[in-house]
Amino acid sequence: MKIAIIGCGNMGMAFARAFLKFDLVKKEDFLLVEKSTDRMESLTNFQPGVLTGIIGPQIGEYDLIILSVKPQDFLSVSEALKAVIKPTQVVLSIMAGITIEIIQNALNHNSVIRAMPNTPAMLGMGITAYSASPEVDMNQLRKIENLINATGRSVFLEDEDKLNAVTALSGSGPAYFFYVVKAMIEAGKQMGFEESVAALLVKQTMLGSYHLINTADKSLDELINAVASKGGTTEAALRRFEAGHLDDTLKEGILAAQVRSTELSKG
Ligand SMILES: NC(=O)C1=CN([C@@H]2O[C@H](COP(=O)(O)OP(=O)(O)OC[C@H]3O[C@@H](n4cnc5c(N)ncnc54)[C@H](OP(=O)(O)O)[C@@H]3O)[C@@H](O)[C@H]2O)C=CC1
Ligand SMILES: O=C(O)[C@@H]1CCC=N1
Repeated sequence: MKIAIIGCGNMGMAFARAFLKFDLVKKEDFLLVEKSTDRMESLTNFQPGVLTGIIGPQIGEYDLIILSVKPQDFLSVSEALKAVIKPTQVVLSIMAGITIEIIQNALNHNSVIRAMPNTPAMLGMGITAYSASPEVDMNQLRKIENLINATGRSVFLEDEDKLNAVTALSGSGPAYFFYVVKAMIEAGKQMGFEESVAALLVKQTMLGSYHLINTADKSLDELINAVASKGGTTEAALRRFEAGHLDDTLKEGILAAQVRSTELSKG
């Protein structure tokens, strides 16, 4: 399969590298379109078939076009792409908020898949939810699913509207996790540890706890209770979290992300 990627930043290149790792695409079968001159320099190491700063007619030779620019850059991309895209090509967008309908109208093109991955895709440990326009046939959909699965796991959603919630939950999710980890490391430093020691204590705690969620035959409440001895230290911390409504704040943040994802579709 020949793939053109428009916007070769964090996510565009996470996808490209995952496809290469699983031999799904050859280096020479990539066309990379990137606006940033700094990024262009680093992309030469990737040795794609074509590396360019401009969306031109050669893009018509590629089976799949991945749109991985920021949502705010879609309008200018669509103006150039509309002039060169061919009806047989499939568009895969990972842009937050931009709906299939908006993409179809802007490009005057039917076959569009909208996906929402997350940054662990860089390690092949991402989760991507995706929806497709009815014009994408089963054969095309299966091929794209194979590509997406090179970046981790995937979920097909019949209801495209749910992608805004996915964006808020798992798309942005890694940042919430890093935020909590950072706060815990800061607390460790405040209690007198060097950053490296605090980071080791916290990161190994997160890793072990993640595996407990997946392997222990216990609910999250049971896992919490197994740590929180009556009258002990954990209880003291949890009481403080509850007084500050930390769980509500987290939920409200995630809902704000969903609202923002919906807003992005309105430009
Ligand atoms: N980061 C994440 O965790 C996730 C991001 N997404 C979505 O993926 C998309 C990309 O995000 P991310 O990879 O983080 O962003 P990046 O900023 O890392 O990458 C986007 C790249 O596209 C370039 N670009 C802008 N306009 C053009 C153009 N006209 N032609 C070619 N290249 C262009 C940008 O250049 P310049 O910097 O000069 O503008 C930049 O290098 C976004 O739409 C985002 O919503 C989805 C899931 C997770
Ligand atoms: O913050 C954003 O808008 C993008 C979408 C999901 C993660 N990053």
